[in-house]
Amino acid sequence: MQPLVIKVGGAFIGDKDAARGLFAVIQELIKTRQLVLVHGGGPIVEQWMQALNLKSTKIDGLRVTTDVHMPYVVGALAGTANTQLVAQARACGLEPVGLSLADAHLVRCTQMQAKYGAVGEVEPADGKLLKVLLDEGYLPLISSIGCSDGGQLLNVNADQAATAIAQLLKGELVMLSDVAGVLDKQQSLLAQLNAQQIDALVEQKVIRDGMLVKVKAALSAATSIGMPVTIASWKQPQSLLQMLSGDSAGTRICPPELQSMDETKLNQEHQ
Ligand SMILES: Nc1ncnc2c1ncn2[C@@H]1O[C@H](COP(=O)(O)OP(=O)(O)O)[C@@H](O)[C@H]1O
Ligand SMILES: CC(=O)N[C@@H](CCC(=O)OP(=O)(O)O)C(=O)O
Repeated sequence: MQPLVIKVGGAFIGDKDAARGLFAVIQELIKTRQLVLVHGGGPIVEQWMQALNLKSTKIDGLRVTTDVHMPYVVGALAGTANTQLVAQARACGLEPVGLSLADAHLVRCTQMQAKYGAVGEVEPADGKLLKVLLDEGYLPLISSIGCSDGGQLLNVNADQAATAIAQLLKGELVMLSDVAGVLDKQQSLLAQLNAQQIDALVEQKVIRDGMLVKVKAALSAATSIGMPVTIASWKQPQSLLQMLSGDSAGTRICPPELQSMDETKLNQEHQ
């Protein structure tokens, strides 16, 4: 079975109960499946910025990261968030290994347009280290700090980081956020979306901010791996088990070849 890549973000980092709930589910899953966790931590970065009296802005859901901000972003994500998750996973009996995108040339990271500052985009590169760790039963926990071939540290959006890691492992990707999935104009959960539906919702500004980046990253992963990507909530970690045993949960972002799936059936399952 292909490895499972789970991405967690937002307020999950720092919420001890949420971490305990998810790691308990991961303990079950890891008995039969190799698993990698990629994490964000936007709210921790925000907290650090406020404490330091620094102003942080976003363009299209991506944090503009100046040279002054970068050391704190690295400290918050690759330092505090990553190590906190390692500690919580250990306390739940797992064997975590904390990594960043900069380790072992997992990804190729290049700086995006100058208007974003030290922000990187990534593509999969070398999966050797992850394979070694997974074969030995470790749980890799990866933060979204990368570095360019020239050695410059870059801040990568964690949804894009998770996409590159899923592509690297040809793994199944599940993105867990603080919402049940992608919501429509009436705030109802959408069970399944294809590229055309996503374009329409983006055009209507129903999908925006962080969800815009997430849905685009999910579609890119679904398209290149050839399998749906699920966006769901980390607040109900048990739904992960249901989802992986075939029940529907959250929003499935479908690759082009699966766009003809019976959407009516899926939508009915959600009612
Ligand atoms: N159509 C939408 N459906 C759900 N959430 C949306 C939508 N459009 C924008 N959002 C916002 O996107 C957020 C999720 O993105 P983000 O904060 O980046 O999540 P994470 O930190 O988990 O990666 C939601 O909490 C919500 O505020
Ligand atoms: C470039 C960029 O936007 N980087 C993100 C990285 C963390 C992240 O993506 O965290 P969430 O998953 O919690 O949103 C940031 O600085 O917030």
